[in-house]
Amino acid sequence: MATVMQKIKDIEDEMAKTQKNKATAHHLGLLKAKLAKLRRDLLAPPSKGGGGAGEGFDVTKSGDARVGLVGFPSVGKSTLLNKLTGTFSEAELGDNDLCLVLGWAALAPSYTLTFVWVGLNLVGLGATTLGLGPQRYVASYEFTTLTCIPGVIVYRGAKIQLLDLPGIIEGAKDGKGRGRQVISTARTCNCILIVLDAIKPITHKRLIEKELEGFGIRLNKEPPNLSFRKKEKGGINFTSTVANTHLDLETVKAICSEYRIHNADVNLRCDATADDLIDVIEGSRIYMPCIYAVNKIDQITLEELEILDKLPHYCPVSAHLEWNLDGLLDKIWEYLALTRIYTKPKGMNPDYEDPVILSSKKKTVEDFCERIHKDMLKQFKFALVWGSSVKHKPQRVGKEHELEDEDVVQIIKKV
Ligand SMILES: Nc1nc2c(ncn2[C@@H]2O[C@H](COP(=O)(O)OP(=O)(O)OP(=O)(O)O)[C@@H](O)[C@H]2O)c(=O)[nH]1
Ligand SMILES: [K+]
Ligand SMILES: [Mg+2]
Repeated sequence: MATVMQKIKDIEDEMAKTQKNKATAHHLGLLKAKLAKLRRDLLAPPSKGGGGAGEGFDVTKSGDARVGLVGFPSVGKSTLLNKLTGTFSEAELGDNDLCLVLGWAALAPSYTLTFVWVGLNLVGLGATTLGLGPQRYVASYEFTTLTCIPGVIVYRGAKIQLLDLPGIIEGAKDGKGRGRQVISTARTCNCILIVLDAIKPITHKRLIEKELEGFGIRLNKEPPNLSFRKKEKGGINFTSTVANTHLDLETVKAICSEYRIHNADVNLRCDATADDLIDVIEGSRIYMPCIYAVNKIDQITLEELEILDKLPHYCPVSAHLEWNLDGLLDKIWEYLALTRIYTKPKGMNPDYEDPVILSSKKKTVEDFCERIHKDMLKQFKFALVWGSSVKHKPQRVGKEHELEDEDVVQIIKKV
């Protein structure tokens, strides 16, 4: 019987062979739906056995937000993380890495091979020092980071956890190697930093995006504005309130039939694609901001740098020479879109030192109260707010009120 990976490959091959036009649209839609289902199978934990696969690294979530560094081996993720956090740890192959290698071998016996391989490189490194095998030295940079390494930075009063994820391997979404684990952890982040090497071809970018997309992560994208409602009878009813250039009734029907859905109302409020519809039917998609940190810009020309600098979501840096690290941090801050709320105890000045950090999606007065104390809501009467979310200074608001960055809040309790 063909494995899931083989089935995925077969469908991808068929899609590549199929000409894109109106006549094939519904067939391509069907193939895309089949692909989405197979990928879901891959992500699901195995029915028996340890249950480790499909789960992320067990790193305690701490701080107000989590940023994951993803990228091919040796692009400089560890160097970047270390420079950002300012905590020194050996980014190149050294004693620390040996500990990691041992740790990994102990945790996952199936990776003993990796251990032996890296071990060989260690020997090779010795040989290099003796001038015996220069190519080994280059290889020793690969897969240096073998487990997920966290670091924390404090920026504008918010604690931001940075995760150095091990080098992503092409084909991770098809269940290959540690890449799966990398991507499962990536799903728990609030922002992804795709680290690219300025001298490597830009195809790396496409490959990583494909990996992340295959695991249901959508980068710099809003959830598609369309409604999908299953019903008891009446067939598939397809309407659109905007001009739609991608989907037609036949394609919508083909996709639905793949999910054994024969009765549903589908209404588009955006020019949605077949992929958008599949995302909504599948659910469990994660929409995440993403920054492309192009590292090693010390290796390229000024002309090349100017081109990179203009691309959307790009942030050129040199981790090694510490160029534009503050620019990157600013961009991370912008993309996390955190909301800082200063508390004001009655009759006292606001505490500007220690803001309560809310996310951009959960920032009502109620969310704020829940963060202060679990019983706060029970005692809540109203809140006084100063800042950009209100017209008056202060303004009396209820618990549904949405706060904005740098608002000052005083909670008035029931007596
Ligand atoms: N020229 C240059 N080299 C850099 C820069 N940043 C990192 N490097 C070098 O690139 C190599 C790999 O860096 P790492 O930080 O280990 O790369 P990584 O992405 O963590 O690699 P893996 O852990 O294998 O995934 C090291 O030799 C670094 O010194 C940079 O900004 N410029
Ligand atoms: K490395
Ligand atoms: Mg590393």
